[in-house]
Amino acid sequence: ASINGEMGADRKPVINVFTLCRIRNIGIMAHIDAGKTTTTERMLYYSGYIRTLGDVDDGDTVTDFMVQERERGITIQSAAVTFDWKDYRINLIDTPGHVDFTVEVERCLRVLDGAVAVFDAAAGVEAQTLTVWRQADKHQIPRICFLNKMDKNRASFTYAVESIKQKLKTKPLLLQFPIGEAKTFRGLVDVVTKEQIIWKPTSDLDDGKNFEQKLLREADDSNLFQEVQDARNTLIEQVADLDDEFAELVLGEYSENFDLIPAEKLRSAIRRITLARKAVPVLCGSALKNKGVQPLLDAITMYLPAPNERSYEFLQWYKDDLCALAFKVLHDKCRGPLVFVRVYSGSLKPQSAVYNINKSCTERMSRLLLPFADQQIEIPSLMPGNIALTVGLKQSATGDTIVSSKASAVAAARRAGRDAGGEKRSTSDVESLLLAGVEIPDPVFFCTIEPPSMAKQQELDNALSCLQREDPSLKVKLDPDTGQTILCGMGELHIEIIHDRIKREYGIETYLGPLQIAYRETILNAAQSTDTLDKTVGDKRHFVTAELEVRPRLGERATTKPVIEYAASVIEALPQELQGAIENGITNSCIQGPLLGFPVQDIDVTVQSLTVHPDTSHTMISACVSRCMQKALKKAGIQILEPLMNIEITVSEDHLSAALADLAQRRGTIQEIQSRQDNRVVVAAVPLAETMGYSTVLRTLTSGSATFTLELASYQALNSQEQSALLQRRMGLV
Ligand SMILES: Nc1nc2c(ncn2[C@@H]2O[C@H](COP(=O)(O)OP(=O)(O)OP(=O)(O)O)[C@@H](O)[C@H]2O)c(=O)[nH]1
Repeated sequence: ASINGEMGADRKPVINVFTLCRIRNIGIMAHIDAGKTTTTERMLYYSGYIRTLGDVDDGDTVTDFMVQERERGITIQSAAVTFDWKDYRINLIDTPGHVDFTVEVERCLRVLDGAVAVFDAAAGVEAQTLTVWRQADKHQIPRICFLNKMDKNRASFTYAVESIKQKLKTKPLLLQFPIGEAKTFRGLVDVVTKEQIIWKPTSDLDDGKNFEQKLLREADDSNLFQEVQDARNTLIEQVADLDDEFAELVLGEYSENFDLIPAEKLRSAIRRITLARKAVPVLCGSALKNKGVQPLLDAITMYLPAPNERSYEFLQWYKDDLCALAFKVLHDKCRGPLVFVRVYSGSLKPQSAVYNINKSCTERMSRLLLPFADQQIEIPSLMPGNIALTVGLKQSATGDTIVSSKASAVAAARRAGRDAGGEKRSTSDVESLLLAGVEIPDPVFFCTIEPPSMAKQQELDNALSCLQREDPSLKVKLDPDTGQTILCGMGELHIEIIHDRIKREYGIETYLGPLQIAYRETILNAAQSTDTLDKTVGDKRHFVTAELEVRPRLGERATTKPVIEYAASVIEALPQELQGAIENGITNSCIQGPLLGFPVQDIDVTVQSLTVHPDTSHTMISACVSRCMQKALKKAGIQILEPLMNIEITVSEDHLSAALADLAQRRGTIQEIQSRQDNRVVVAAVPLAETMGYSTVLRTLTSGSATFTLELASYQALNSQEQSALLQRRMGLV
């Protein structure tokens, strides 16, 4: 896929330096097919960065870089694009729409300051939006909603707003309402200014650039006038309820006549409420029919935050030093890897060295480029709050944190460690405080991958390492017994896409083994163990004795990171530098559980005693602790856990019973069946093992009318029959 090209004729990119308050780093979140790509295209068109309107249905849009995305018609990989709108710089970070890629969504959310949620006005809130919405809640991202597809047959503003209230459990602030619906949709009413906006094609070219915006008067349309009057009063009451400063105005100066409240005052209050995430502004339109996108752009600049209005906890450790996040890697045939970065503090300059904390390496960056629609423009520096593409970074992967030097990372770590207030923090805790990226959950599926011939192995390894840099949720391992390469991913589609990309982008036809489930292991009881390592290498005697206790941890979120504690007698005598070696040993033994080699989750470990001879190397300490852990885990009794998925199936009434019967056979438990217009929505939990090939089965059962989304919910224990059947299968006995 080429990302070079000519700039739209009407506008040359200007490398203006924008003050922080005029920058908006925005993402668009949406369910598949809600119109994210179309809306993005229209934004680029109206701001002059592309000359013609691309059409997703013809597969010629700018943001869907990859050939394969075009073929599938879904946006899998995210890309960022920069454009200016009325003296504001907007960096649009495209978030992926498919559930298999929620990690990627989370990573993108990390670089956003605000988001636009795009909905299909006929469908309301769909499963994926709900998932992304919750992730945005977690990252405290202010949002506005855009009800797209108002031109569609069954589009309903009221239904969509109700669905936002019910499903997202949020307060919608209706800043607009549509004039006409479905076929008759022709414009909007701006509730804040009481203006009507009507799109009028002036020539054959109905590109939506021409619209008439005028104050509504009673004489023009008394019904519409009354409607906006009521809507504005409701809005004012809502805003006054949520914002004290505005409430004072309403109760004081303007208590007699709400009509006199200046639009600016109302807007400022809406902005404060949006930033505080007390409510969400709602707008509407039809991207495809070129209506409503310009007011949406205005709303982005008016209501979503600038970078300096957001707080990022890791920033306090860096002061004014550089802290940046690599949030996307693309491989360009000529220029090598292009890494998208966002700068949080300090500045980034071309021709300079930077330090990657995740990879513990220093790298040299050659150039810095701004990613305007289809052209990149070289820039001399990148200031906080901005995003850009870097050329020359060879090690950095998506999700890595970049700082100016190792010394700066050490200084930040010292500040973070010191601030713990005397309490001893583990080295990994301090490290994670410094990172701007997000943790990536372990993959749920894996399979072997083989090149067509041994001669191609090297090429395949290379392709896989490039793909891993772009997508850290893809993991590649070597099977220690067979020497085969193992591909681990987040879902069936994820693995399928990687397979496809290796063929298309790297020209290697590979063979995948059967897809297998990544189970987890945990312990049933508490257990203790001791171990001693006594080895003389050369003239040095390495001597360690360790005593550990492992216990099952209950009631918390599943994590493969053991919680490590030290007995008081150990912590008093323990030199700080040995702590890393001990924790390495413990963590390593949890990567491969004793029963089937799956990661061990939810355990607490206490280091009860430790004796170390002064000459002992850190490697020997780790090795001894690790061996001791394995013994303790075996003693504690192992339970296998399987991934349990949340599934949401949208199906028509006449196919509901077929879908439910099938789900019951898959060990599914139904939680709720909701109605959504003519459809029923089945909310259920189902073990991952039962979802293989589900999309094909569901399609057949429902004549292609049903859709579903899957999301990892938790890990649940296999019963003893299932566990022994699995053990036998894995040992090749059946
Ligand atoms: N009627 C109508 N159709 C629209 C509108 N906006 C987009 N579409 C259509 O909806 C389909 C999906 O649009 P996209 O823009 O690709 O949606 P998306 O959210 O980017 O989809 P993914 O990339 O799959 O996540 C396409 O067929 C569009 O033509 C709209 O305002 N009205």
